[in-house]
Amino acid sequence: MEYIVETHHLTKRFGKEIAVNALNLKIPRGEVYGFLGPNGAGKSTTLRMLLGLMRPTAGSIRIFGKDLKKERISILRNVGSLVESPSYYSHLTAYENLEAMRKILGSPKEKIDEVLDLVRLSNAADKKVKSFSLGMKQRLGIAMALFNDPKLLILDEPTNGLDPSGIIEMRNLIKRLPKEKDITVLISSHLLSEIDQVATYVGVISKGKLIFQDSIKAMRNKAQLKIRLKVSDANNAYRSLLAKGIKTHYQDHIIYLYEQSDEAVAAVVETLVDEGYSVYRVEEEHQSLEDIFLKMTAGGDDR
Ligand SMILES: Nc1ncnc2c1ncn2[C@@H]1O[C@H](COP(=O)(O)OP(=O)(O)OP(=O)(O)O)[C@@H](O)[C@H]1O
Repeated sequence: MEYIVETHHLTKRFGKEIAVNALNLKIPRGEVYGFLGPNGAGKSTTLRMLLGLMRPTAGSIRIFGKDLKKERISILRNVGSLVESPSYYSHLTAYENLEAMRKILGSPKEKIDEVLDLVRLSNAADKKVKSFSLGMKQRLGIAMALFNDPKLLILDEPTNGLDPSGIIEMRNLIKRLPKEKDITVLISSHLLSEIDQVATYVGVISKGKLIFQDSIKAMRNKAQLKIRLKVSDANNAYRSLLAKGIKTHYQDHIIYLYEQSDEAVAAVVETLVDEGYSVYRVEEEHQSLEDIFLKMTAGGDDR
């Protein structure tokens, strides 16, 4: 797999406090990588180090396969970001703001229409930015970050403070970028629901440590369905099933089934009834992604 970002034992200390603790991030090309963690977990500090805005205490960062310490300028030329509120002139229009930027960068004029179209602001191009909603301002910030055709876009909590329609437009924009522009996106959030909607890959950080990193699919697989049975004399019922070669899990007078097809559940119930046990309840227990995330990050900020 080709990794756009790879960190090795990336660490940041502030005095005695370890804000980022030996992080090994691997961000595959073409993914929307959701960097998820509660407030204060170390997300912003990590993003700042990736953008060369803060020096790591220890560890290394490779972006596009190159060492950030050695090839900082050539790497950052291909990275776009929105880590704080975007800076723009609010008395100018969106077009004029981008034109000012174009002059500095020496890009062709067509670029302005292209990025405005990409962030769906073409219709508002001639409106003054001071009349923009927060969502429109954020999108203008992303248009600016995209001006240079970056290969990596880093966004720190881009939907914070947006209204529902602003959130939806931002999500759609983020999802389009890898497909339409071959841009790998790194987006941080403290909300699992936000990451769940846009990310294809997830890194979970808690108290400075990376505690999960895999595809969103793998994370969903962890959120598996369980079938629970409440039966009479549960402990003996569990043993009878085991004696018949049916493997289940027994805990607190409840039997949990491993096999969950309709046929498998029916076979277990039949066996139990044949053996003289009463089946009181057959229930599905769904562990949501939220449950999993909360369990992973439980314990508060007591690093
Ligand atoms: N410049 C700094 N000086 C001292 N401590 C800092 C500094 N920046 C961050 N920290 C501490 O490092 C830890 C991680 O902060 P960071 O801002 O990276 O977390 P975060 O996950 O981005 O959270 P949030 O979503 O609240 O911004 C926190 O305990 C914070 O207080």
